Amino acid sequence: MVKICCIGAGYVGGPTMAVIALKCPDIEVVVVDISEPRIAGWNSDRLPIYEPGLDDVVRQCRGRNLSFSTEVHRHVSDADIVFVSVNTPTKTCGLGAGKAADLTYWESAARMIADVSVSDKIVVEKSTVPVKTAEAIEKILSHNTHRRSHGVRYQILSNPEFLAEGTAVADLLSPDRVLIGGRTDTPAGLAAVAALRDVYARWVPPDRILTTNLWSAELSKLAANAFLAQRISSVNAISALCEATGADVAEVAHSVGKDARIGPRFLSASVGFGGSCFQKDILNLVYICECYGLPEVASYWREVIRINDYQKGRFVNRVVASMFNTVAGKKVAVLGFAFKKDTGDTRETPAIDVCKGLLGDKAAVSIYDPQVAGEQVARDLAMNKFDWDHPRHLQPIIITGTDVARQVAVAADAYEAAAEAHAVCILTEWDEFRGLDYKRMFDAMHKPAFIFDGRNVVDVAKLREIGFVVYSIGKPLDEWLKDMPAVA
Ligand SMILES: NC(=O)c1ccc[n+]([C@@H]2O[C@H](COP(=O)([O-])OP(=O)(O)OC[C@H]3O[C@@H](n4cnc5c(N)ncnc54)[C@H](O)[C@@H]3O)[C@@H](O)[C@H]2O)c1
Ligand SMILES: O=c1ccn([C@@H]2O[C@H](COP(=O)(O)OP(=O)(O)O[C@H]3O[C@H](CO)[C@@H](O)[C@H](O)[C@H]3O)[C@@H](O)[C@H]2O)c(=O)[nH]1
Repeated sequence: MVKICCIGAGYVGGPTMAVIALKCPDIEVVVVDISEPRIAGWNSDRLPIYEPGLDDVVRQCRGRNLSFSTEVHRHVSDADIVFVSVNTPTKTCGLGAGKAADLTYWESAARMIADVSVSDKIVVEKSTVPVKTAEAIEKILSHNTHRRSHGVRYQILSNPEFLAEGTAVADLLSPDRVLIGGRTDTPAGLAAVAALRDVYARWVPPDRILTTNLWSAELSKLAANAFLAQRISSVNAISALCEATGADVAEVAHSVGKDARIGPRFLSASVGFGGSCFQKDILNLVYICECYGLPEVASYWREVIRINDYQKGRFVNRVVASMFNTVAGKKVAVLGFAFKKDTGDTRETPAIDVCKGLLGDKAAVSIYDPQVAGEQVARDLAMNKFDWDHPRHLQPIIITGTDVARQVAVAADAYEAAAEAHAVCILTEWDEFRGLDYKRMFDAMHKPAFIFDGRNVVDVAKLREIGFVVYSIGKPLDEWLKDMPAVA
């Protein structure tokens, strides 16, 4: 029986391995992690991450051919194929700070594999890593001097993950493509690629399994995320121009996307993209370009992040400027804190920057999100940039009782958040926000009552009829807002 071990039981390791176990009942899959609470969560009825359909997949396989464990060494030693899906944060100090990937966790996993292995292994890069990481990993593994591991041979493969959160299970069951990079110029490399391809071939059609050299696979992951994020920054840049001209960004995006060469997806204007990947991966790409002496290419991609920051700042400025240039002491309801719908994940969510902007202007913020707990909101608002991307037990402890903690409340539902508020900001496109009783909210709010829709989920005309002053990203401006000072 082939044995697979995955190091890292996170948003990628957990769902990916659960689907492999589901589709390959003859393969034993163990997911290991240094975090005891995370593993306990995977072994409980309340999984540590929220993903539609995931409970069901885990329930079918756990105890059959899928298990979760903190016995990292034993399971790595036993495995034929070792996936590495650990954190790859952005460096916060030293060389490349603020851009380069911090490979501390990757390196320690690689050293551990070298220390405990007594049989040949295929080591699979699942984490998103800089181009040429496989070369560094090969060096670590082949320079291992542990006597016990003498003669063990390794093949490194790059098998980046393209799942999106909120649709992880569906994406894994029916991926656009599976990418496997390896040493395709050597028989051992080709055999390793074939072994991994055989795993995916149980459910992925052959024409969707792509094999490339290692560096193409590593770079394709960064490039794919950069392209996706670039589309959002492009439509967000146009949204600012729409507001200035009276065009409607939804109509523009629809017309643009009808061109088959452009396509309709990933053209929804928003308060900005978030999530654990886009910003981090683009910064990583920027750093690699700089290292290879390509400053023009680096600045081209950096602009995608600049527009994203501009979009978040522009939103906060709209809120404050519309409300007589001050939100001090005013209750502002924030609906949605996750970085997108159908996930409880808040990593790099635009809501953090928007809330920090409002808090900076001394608003009293009341947050409601169907999947994000108050404790997570407090952690996020207290954490420094990039600190979120470390294993939870290594993240800085929050200090409670600060000014920020006093200015923020977490509500049980949208109506509680909006009661006595001056404004409502919609920051995540949860389906339930489309069907809220906005008249009920309006009646319980101070007047003039404002709605700032950062996800274009509300029916602007209907809300204006109720009496709201409405701002919706990239939509023709409310009469009220037209007189407000320009926002940048
Ligand atoms: N989240 C996504 O949607 C997504 C998609 C594609 C790729 N990625 C990439 O996949 C990687 C993992 O992302 P994630 O979102 O799953 O992160 P995560 O933080 O949810 O999970 C990483 C896990 O690795 C564990 N870990 C760290 N070092 C370890 C070690 N030495 N031994 C054992 N366990 C260790 C941590 O405790 C944590 O549970 C990152 O490189 C990320 O960029 C993420
Ligand atoms: O038209 C759009 C589409 C998305 N977003 C926002 O962009 C962010 C990212 O969304 P999405 O890409 O759907 O989710 P992620 O889970 O971050 O997935 C991205 O990042 C993953 C990690 O690398 C990749 O595996 C996926 O392929 C890639 O889509 C979210 O804040 C979305 O709200 C928009 O603002 N407008």
